[in-house]
Amino acid sequence: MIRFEHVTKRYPDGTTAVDDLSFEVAEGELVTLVGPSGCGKTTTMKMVNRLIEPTSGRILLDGEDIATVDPVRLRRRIGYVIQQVGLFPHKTVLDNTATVPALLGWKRAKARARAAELLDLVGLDPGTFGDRYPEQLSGGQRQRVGVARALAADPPVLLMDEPFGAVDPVVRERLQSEFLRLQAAVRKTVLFVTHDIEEAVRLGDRIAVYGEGRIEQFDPPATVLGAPATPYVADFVGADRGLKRLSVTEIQSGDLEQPPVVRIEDPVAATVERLDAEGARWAVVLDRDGTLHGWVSADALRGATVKTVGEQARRMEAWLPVGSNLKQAFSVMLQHDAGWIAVVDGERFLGVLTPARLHEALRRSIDADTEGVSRAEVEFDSISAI
Ligand SMILES: Nc1ncnc2c1ncn2[C@@H]1O[C@H](COP(=O)(O)OP(=O)(O)OP(=O)(O)O)[C@@H](O)[C@H]1O
Repeated sequence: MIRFEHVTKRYPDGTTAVDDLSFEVAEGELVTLVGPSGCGKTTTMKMVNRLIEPTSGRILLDGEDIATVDPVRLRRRIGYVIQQVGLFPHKTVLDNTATVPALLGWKRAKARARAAELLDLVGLDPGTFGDRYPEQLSGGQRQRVGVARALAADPPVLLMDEPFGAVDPVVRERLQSEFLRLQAAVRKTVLFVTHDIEEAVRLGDRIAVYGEGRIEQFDPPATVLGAPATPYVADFVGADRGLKRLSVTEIQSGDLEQPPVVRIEDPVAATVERLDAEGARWAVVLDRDGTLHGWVSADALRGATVKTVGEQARRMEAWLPVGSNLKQAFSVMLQHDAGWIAVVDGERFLGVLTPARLHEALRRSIDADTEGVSRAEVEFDSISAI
């Protein structure tokens, strides 16, 4: 969709901002450009909508060399979101959002209807916010209007230059989550500039890690964190990359432990016998329809005067759907002070994740990336196995 071919940008004062850059962004892909200040991220981005012209090399959009396309026409295909948002202070939120459709000559009613739809999409009720002026919004709300405005003419490509850089960390996280949800729905081809590696990891399908004017590594987040291509990248992603990696490593069914499973209607006496025979101290309890109900300890059953397991079982709040990431799992464990969490696939109980299994899953995924094999193929010794 977007293709850089040996692109170099040298400014008149001799600064080489971008040096022989070649990479490709697929349709519907979100690529984050991350790196320290002055490494050429913004220059890269501005060459795509021709706010800056390359010194040499070509940039293709959908196979077409953008140097041959009229810049104004080109920009209609490209939404642009910047940190300072750049909303018109004298226009209402609705009119700001309708700017590009209005420029494109849409009828006013149609442009405003589209704007209202987009405000809704970015989580701003058009009835409440549509008639306000930018100064009557919070920083986070202004950023959302910026995103809505960029999407108004439904461009296939979005360029986003530190769009969430000016808001506090809590709002920033919320905007990131909202943007991920939005992107899952609209599937634009996105170049997203940030100097924050956490943001790059969270949002990017792939990350381009910039050194000075060059890309040092161009890979999915898990690979950048697990197998940094150069010492520079390792240094940039930081010593705590194992922690960051938690958020990009999914729970897979192979990571789970299989404790004994009983049903709420099972008789207590037989269940105690079974757990004793298996040497198990507790079991997962399922409802009659097979959905997760909770858990029960063998000791509690032993002392129980009730007839069925269900009467003694405790509810299980600590659970997650399969495919959630290890950071979420760790967070749920801490939140519920739980020694393990249940993992479900829709209604179906799949197994439990313990801290030891979580650690193992993390190590497996790091080794898998380093060795270029799948996670299931990784074998290692662990202290718990000794
Ligand atoms: N108009 C210009 N003339 C000369 N040098 C420039 C010009 N614009 C940018 N540069 C230089 O080009 C290099 C890359 O700048 P660019 O803005 O692309 O970096 P960046 O990675 O986006 O940085 P930041 O994160 O600080 O925005 C820097 O050294 C910068 O000083």
